[in-house]
Amino acid sequence: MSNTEKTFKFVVVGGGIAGVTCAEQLASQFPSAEVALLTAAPLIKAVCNFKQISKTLEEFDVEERPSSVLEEKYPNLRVIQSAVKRLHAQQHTLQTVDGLEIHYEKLCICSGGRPKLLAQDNPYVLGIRDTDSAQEFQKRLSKAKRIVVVGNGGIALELVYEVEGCEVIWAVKDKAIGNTFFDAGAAQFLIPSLDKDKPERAATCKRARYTIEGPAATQGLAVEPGSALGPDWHEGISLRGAEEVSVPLVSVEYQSEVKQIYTHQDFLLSPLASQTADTGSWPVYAQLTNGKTFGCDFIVSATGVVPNTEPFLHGNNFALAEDSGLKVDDHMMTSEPDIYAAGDVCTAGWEPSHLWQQMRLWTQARQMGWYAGRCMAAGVLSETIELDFCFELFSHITKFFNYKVVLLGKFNGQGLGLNQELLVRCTKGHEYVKVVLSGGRMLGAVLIGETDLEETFENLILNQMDLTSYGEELLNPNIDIEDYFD
Ligand SMILES: Cc1cc2nc3c(=O)[nH]c(=O)nc-3n(C[C@H](O)[C@H](O)[C@H](O)COP(=O)(O)OP(=O)(O)OC[C@H]3O[C@@H](n4cnc5c(N)ncnc54)[C@H](O)[C@@H]3O)c2cc1C
Ligand SMILES: NC(=O)C1=CN([C@@H]2O[C@H](COP(=O)(O)OP(=O)(O)OC[C@H]3O[C@@H](n4cnc5c(N)ncnc54)[C@H](OP(=O)(O)O)[C@@H]3O)[C@@H](O)[C@H]2O)C=CC1
Repeated sequence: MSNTEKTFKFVVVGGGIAGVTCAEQLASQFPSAEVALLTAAPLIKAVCNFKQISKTLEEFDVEERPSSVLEEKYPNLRVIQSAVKRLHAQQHTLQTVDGLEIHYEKLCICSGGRPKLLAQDNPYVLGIRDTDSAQEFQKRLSKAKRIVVVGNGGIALELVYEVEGCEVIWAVKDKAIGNTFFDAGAAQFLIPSLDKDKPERAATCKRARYTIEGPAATQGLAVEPGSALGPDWHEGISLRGAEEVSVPLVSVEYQSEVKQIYTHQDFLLSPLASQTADTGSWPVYAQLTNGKTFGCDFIVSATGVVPNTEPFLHGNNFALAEDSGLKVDDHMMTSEPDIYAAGDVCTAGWEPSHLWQQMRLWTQARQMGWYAGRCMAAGVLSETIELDFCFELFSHITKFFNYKVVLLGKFNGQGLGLNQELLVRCTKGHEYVKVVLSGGRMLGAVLIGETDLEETFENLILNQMDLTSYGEELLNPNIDIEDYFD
């Protein structure tokens, strides 16, 4: 075998949370087998300070680390920093941009996702995904007086709250903010936070970060994405614009999408220039579907992610889901032999539990990577393995507008149609609690603030107890619900 050819029992593609977790799982379960982790980015992402908060809720920090840290921990794990150029599934080989040919027995693809941008090659439209794109955003923001943020999910929610010293026009296509995470009631609870002064934030980043020499582009990685940012990505970096004001200046444009984007010159030549009241002089203009047009320094497209399957998987016969993710079965297997997938790149193709849905989140990337590793091991050992318990109940813990947010099960009544009853308890500025019931059983919950209800509600959802007789007492703040159901 030549120098450029290598063989490994297990190969994992992707140095994000899914790939690193999968590779660690395999390397520890098979200490004498050669495991390779192939990644386009110079740094890998690793889970640390893992805490199992309840049966399904988990919390952890994520560190960017040099690959040597992984290799020191697992002597049988090789991290190869080279982007995969081509996969030949039938031959069980991968080719990298550096001319390496890698043979595998079992492969797991964890190549993540990339921002689904409003306009692909427009220099005034930015997406945020990895360290490079976050730094570019920060640099551009520092000179900006007004930005337009488009999208109504996780990134938009974080940005409009965190950005200071810059006017933000937030275009959301729905009637309320945060449609991917909560309903209009929760949105109403959160929206006053946009006008408040924020609590002092930590001056430094609490997680260790490593830097590389020069931007990725200079290392021949211009087209390959780094790993996705995650919780607290904005801590320790200044998200401040060019204005002196410290009060946030956020205007929400509801039920509006971007109809067209104009450069300064195109805008001046268009009829819009004479129709728009305060045109100013901006490098770019966003015309919204609600009839308004805003000039700004740049536009942030926080409009979701697309699974990263292009172009290296071309020429194979992967079954793709509607969202173009690699379709995986309940053993995280794709439709190609001996190839598994995990994290943002894949789409769950199994019949899910009625309390779980896929969302492209950090926790699910870790859980899928870990479970994929176990499935690959079971495949090699000809053992049977059952779908892991973490896929029984959707659970997510995060922070929006400085409030703790816990989402459980069908938290937005997903798929329940009219067959649902909602109970809500809300104390302005303090907490918002919503439970979703169907046929007297709890199917989901949104908990905002320090409610301390997550464990009890998780149990009630998991055990599907008939709660009809409790009625609205379920949310009575004077009843200690934990004792009630002990
Ligand atoms: C700004 C931001 C904030 C977020 N905040 C949260 C949050 O608060 N909570 C939460 O749960 N989730 C959050 N997420 C989502 C979460 O970060 C992702 O769901 C998760 O990190 C996905 O992990 P992954 O391993 O599947 O993919 P990624 O982290 O995208 O990793 C993919 C890896 O594959 C590599 N790769 C790609 N193509 C190739 C190739 N051809 N060859 C070799 N390697 C390749 C990349 O270099 C990278 O290392 C956030 C995402 C963003 C962008
Ligand atoms: N704290 C957390 O848990 C965080 C999680 N994340 C995760 O990171 C990933 C990327 O975040 P993000 O980009 O915010 O993605 P999300 O999927 O969270 O949100 C995308 C938003 O953009 C909307 N949208 C899609 N296309 C358009 C369009 N053409 N015009 C206007 N709006 C549009 C979507 O609406 P619709 O849903 O109706 O299509 C949705 O509201 C996600 O997987 C997210 O879950 C990110 C930040 C924080």
